[in-house]
Formats: sequence, C-alpha cells, structure tokens
Amino acid sequence: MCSSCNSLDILQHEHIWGTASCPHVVKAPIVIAMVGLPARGKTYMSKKLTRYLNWIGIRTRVFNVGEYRRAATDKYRSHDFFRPDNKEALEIRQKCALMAMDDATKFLKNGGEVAVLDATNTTRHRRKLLVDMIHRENKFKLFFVESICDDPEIIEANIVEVKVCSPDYNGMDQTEAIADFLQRIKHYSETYEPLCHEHDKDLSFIQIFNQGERFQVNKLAGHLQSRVVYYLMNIHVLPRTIYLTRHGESMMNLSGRIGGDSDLSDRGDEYAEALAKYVEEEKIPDLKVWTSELKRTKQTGKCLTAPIEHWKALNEIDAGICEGMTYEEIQEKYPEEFANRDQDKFHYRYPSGESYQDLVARLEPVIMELERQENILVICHQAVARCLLAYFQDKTSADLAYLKVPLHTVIKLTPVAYGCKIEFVALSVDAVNTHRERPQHVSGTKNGPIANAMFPSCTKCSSHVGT
Ligand SMILES: O=P(O)(O)OC[C@H]1O[C@@](CO)(OP(=O)(O)O)[C@@H](O)[C@@H]1O
Repeated sequence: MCSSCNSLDILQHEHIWGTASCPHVVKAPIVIAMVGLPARGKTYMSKKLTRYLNWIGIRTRVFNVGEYRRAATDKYRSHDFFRPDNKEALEIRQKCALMAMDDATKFLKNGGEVAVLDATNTTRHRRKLLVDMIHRENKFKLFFVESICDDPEIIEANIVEVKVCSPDYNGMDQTEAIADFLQRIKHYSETYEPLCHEHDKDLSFIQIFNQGERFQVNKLAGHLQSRVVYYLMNIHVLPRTIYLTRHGESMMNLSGRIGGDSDLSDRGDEYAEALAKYVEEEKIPDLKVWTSELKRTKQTGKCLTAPIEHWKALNEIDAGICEGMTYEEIQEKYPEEFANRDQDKFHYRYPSGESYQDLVARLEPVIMELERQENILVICHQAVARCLLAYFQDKTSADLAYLKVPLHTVIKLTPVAYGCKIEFVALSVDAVNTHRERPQHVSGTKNGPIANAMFPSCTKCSSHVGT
C-alpha cells in the first residue's frame, strides 16, 4: 500500500517512499534556503543533501548565488566588495540573489521538486525577500537550514580545505587568500541576524550548531522536510573511509546464473583470504563489517577479525521468476521481459521480484546508517553495490544500473571537500566477469538527477565549488 495515498496499486507507482512523485499527492515544491556566515559548510550541506534527494528519486538542484556573482562581476576579489556600506556591490549581490531565486522558481515550475538556494541569507531583509517571492508569490514551501559555528578550528579548516581553491582566489597566495576570506566573514558578521524564535516563529527551519553538536528545529511542514531534517541530523564530517566490495566469486557466478544463495567457488574462498590480508595491511581503526544475509557475503567475511553485522537490506536484487537462470535462459524463456529490462533497467521490475528503483528504496536506511558510521567495510552484491556507489558518486538513475563493480575488487571511498575520492583496488585473484553491457540502442542519461552544469569543478578534488 502506498504510504502517501493508501492506494493499493503500489505496483503502478513510479515513486519511491510515496513522497513527492506519488501521483496521488498534490505536489508542493520546496525551496531549501541555506543561512549562515561564509565557511560554515553551507555548500557542503547543499551538495550532499541534493545528492541524497536525487538518489531517493526527488528532482533536486542547487542554485549557488556565488556562481551568479562570479558571472556578474570580478570585483569580489577584494573583501571590500562584501563591506555592508559598499552600495554598488550590495546592488550586484541583491541582483544575483534575485536571479538565483528566479532560476529556482523556473526549475520548480518545470518539474523540479526541491531547489536548494546556496547563499548566506544572513539578514532578515534578504530572508523576507525569499518569503515574499518563494512562498507568497509562488506558493512554494520554504525551509531554512542555518549553520551556526563559532569554533575557530572548524572555520579555519573549512577555509583551508575549500575556500582557498575557490575560483574567487584563483592564482592568489594561500596566506593572502585566507586573510582576505577572514575579512569577508567579518563584513558579513556586522549585519548577521541569525534565525530566532522571536522574529521567525512562523518560519520552518533547522539550526545546526557546530556541525551537528546540537540542533534546533522549528515548525516542520510536511514529510519531505522531516526527511531532510533526519538526514541532516545523521551526517557527520569526521574523516573516515568506506570500503565497498562484492562477495568473492560464487558457484552461481561461475555458471552465469543470477540470484540464489550459493557458496563461494574456490577462487571466491581465495578472495576471502586476500580481503582479510588487505584489511589487515590497511590498519583501519575501529573497523566494522556489514554483510548481507546471503551465504556468499558471509563466507567472504569469514577471515576478518573486525565485528560483523548482517543486513537483510543488503541482500542482492530479487530477480523473481528469473532467480537461478542465466541471461541466455531468460532471453529464451521470457523474451519480452528480457527486452523490457534492456529498455529501462532502472525501473524494470522482475515479475515477483524487484527493480533497481525498489532496491534504492530498500537501501535508504543503509545509506542513513552508513552516514552515521566511521570506518566500515560493506560486503554486498553487484546490484546493491551499484546503488550504493551511485549515491556516493552522484550518478543518474539511468547510469546506476550499468556501473562497473568487478568481482574481487575493493572500492575505497574517502570523503574529500564536497565530494568523494574513489579508488578501485583489484586484489589479484581471478574471477569471472558478471557485467552485462548496456545495449547499444539505450542512452545513458535519461530520468536521472539534473546535473549542476553551471558549477565548475575544483581542480584539486574534482568536486564543484561553492559561494
Ligand atoms: O542487474 P544485473 O546487471 O543483472 O546484475 C545483478 C546480478 O548480479 C549478480 C551476478 O550476476 O549478483 P551476485 O554476484 O551478487 O550474485 C546476480 O545475482 C544479480 O541478479
């Protein structure tokens, strides 16, 4: 039954979690407006939240006012541009904020569901403009996310990590850039009016203190806002690594059969040993291991010494009536099903089984818990690993189902700046290739989240740059 509309024809539903794209729900697009002084992690949160919402199937896009400013003028290279008495600059900044709001509005009127306005929005005057334009004029819901941080170490780390490599300081000496940025923060502080109950009791907002030390939430309006709050309360910025691997080669992998619950092959056993050796060499502090409830992942973890938990949610995609068959047998016995899957692999649901879209919904609690964890090794399956990788790599739904996740390879994911560094470490144990290529006639980018094409990438970390 659909949790939003109680409809019984859940199989006809295109949505995940019965949220915004449920055909039985009146869509109320949302603008999430960031609030806070520079270097408080607003861009980090905007990007991460956007990646998460797109991954769960909600069309979300970031509108970064800093990008509009950079396109409008190059006078910002001195902190003087941000002085509260610089009238000319104030006008430019106001114009840029309006342009971003305007584009966000267009996006929401054209099928977008959530627009994230990544800007400082530090004055009541600016926030009133948002309320008038976004809420009163366009009837969109408005939710403020304020990041408040007074820990100088966190602020400095943020400046060094992301601000110095911002296009604002291209070619500038690092010490000079840091000094200028601190002055910029000072100018913003002079007029900063944090959200407060006295003035803002009618607004919906969350305030995040010192990167998650404490939270204050006001007037949550709706399911999506509570999911956003839940997500923001679960993420952390501590350094850590997520290790992702498929189980060792299984007997069914050897015979080209999908699904099932078979044992490892001899080479799969060898991989279990190689994996334990690799983990030992990595010397990972407080490592935890998660596997699925299927034999092949449990057997792959058998030589590890770290504590192991088994998650049913990590089990492989349920291939329904096709379980235990080879792709050739499926093509022969169910040619129409086979062709339908090739046509739209992400949405295709095996009769009596699951689709990749279902799998994303099943894995959502795993992602939430992964966000809470520190060093962790996840031993899972081809389809499951694709879904998890798509989350960390911000892949479209159409590309997700074709991501390459070879057997006997550890994928190392390390958060950097606004993104995630990814390394594929192939441990030298041979295995069959279980990857089926995307058919030539199917294109690769439909249906997925909308890329933030206007944001250039940082040359150091290949993530997008912020305000
Ligand atoms: O979605 P496709 O590309 O079929 O890949 C998923 C398939 O991968 C397999 C192997 O072919 O995973 P696994 O190795 O975990 O058993 C199948 O069980 C599963 O159905």
